[in-house]
Amino acid sequence: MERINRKGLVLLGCGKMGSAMLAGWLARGVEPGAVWIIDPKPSDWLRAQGVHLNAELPTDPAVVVVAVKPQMMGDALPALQSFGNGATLFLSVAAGTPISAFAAALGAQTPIVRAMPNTPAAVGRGITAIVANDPAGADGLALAEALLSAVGQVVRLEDESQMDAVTAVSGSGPAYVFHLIETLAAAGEAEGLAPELALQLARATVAGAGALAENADDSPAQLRINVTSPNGTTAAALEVLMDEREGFPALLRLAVAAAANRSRELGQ
Ligand SMILES: NC(=O)C1=CN([C@@H]2O[C@H](COP(=O)(O)OP(=O)(O)OC[C@H]3O[C@@H](n4cnc5c(N)ncnc54)[C@H](O)[C@@H]3O)[C@@H](O)[C@H]2O)C=CC1
Ligand SMILES: O=C(O)[C@@H]1CCC=N1
Repeated sequence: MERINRKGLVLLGCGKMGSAMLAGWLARGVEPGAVWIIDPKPSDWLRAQGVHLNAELPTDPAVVVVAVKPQMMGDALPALQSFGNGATLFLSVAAGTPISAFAAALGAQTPIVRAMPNTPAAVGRGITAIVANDPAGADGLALAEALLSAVGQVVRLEDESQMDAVTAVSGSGPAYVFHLIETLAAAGEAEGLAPELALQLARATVAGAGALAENADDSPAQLRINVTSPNGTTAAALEVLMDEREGFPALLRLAVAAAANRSRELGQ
């Protein structure tokens, strides 16, 4: 973070993802005075952080982080063109937008890292996949990894083409899990539980199972088997859920494919 504090970090777009990352950086020792935010609608939280807000930018920042919606990229990038083709690293978390789109807008020699984080970053439990172009090199990847590891795990991809599948699994994945909590609670209500109790049970079950899956030596499959008594209640439920044509596997396969396809469309 020393290089950031010396040369500065510019963050374009400080909504859900931008705020989660900024909170992690500030907690890791990035000084508020080294951060410049560009966002037309800053939140109250952001205003209280002591960062430069929509102010004149430093001439040679260490990194420009791009966290606007892919659809806003065309409007937003021209303001950053002066940082292209130089030493400034561009780090984008935008879904779908390929490295080639940034290189076209900013110059072919611009160091660019494309990343896909997820919202558990807000509690330091995210996972981010990263991939870089040649001008970014090992140094750019290391800086991106240092920044993103402030909000969780980081994995490096071998090829940018993996990004659509990554987006569909871990980028969008938290939404599938939140929906699981919602629908598990609703099913509990349908079995006669009060709404608050059903939600408490569903939320704690998903959080607890997630923690167990993360920390146990057993595979998720073994952990599932550990819950399943012969001819018991879990076996009855899994017979429905694991149905090959209509169960979870087929449904998630379709959902993840839809997300990956949308990611590819965004990149057109
Ligand atoms: N929300 C998520 O789960 C994830 C989002 N992403 C990516 O992160 C990016 C941001 O998404 P969110 O934070 O969810 O969106 P958001 O809507 O919460 O934040 C976007 C921010 O950009 C600002 N903005 C709009 N136009 C701008 C402009 N011209 N210049 C500067 N700032 C501008 C908005 O005021 C807003 O604060 C997207 O590209 C998305 O694909 C990536 C992984 C996960
Ligand atoms: O829904 C989206 O497009 C973004 C990317 C991954 C999660 N949210």
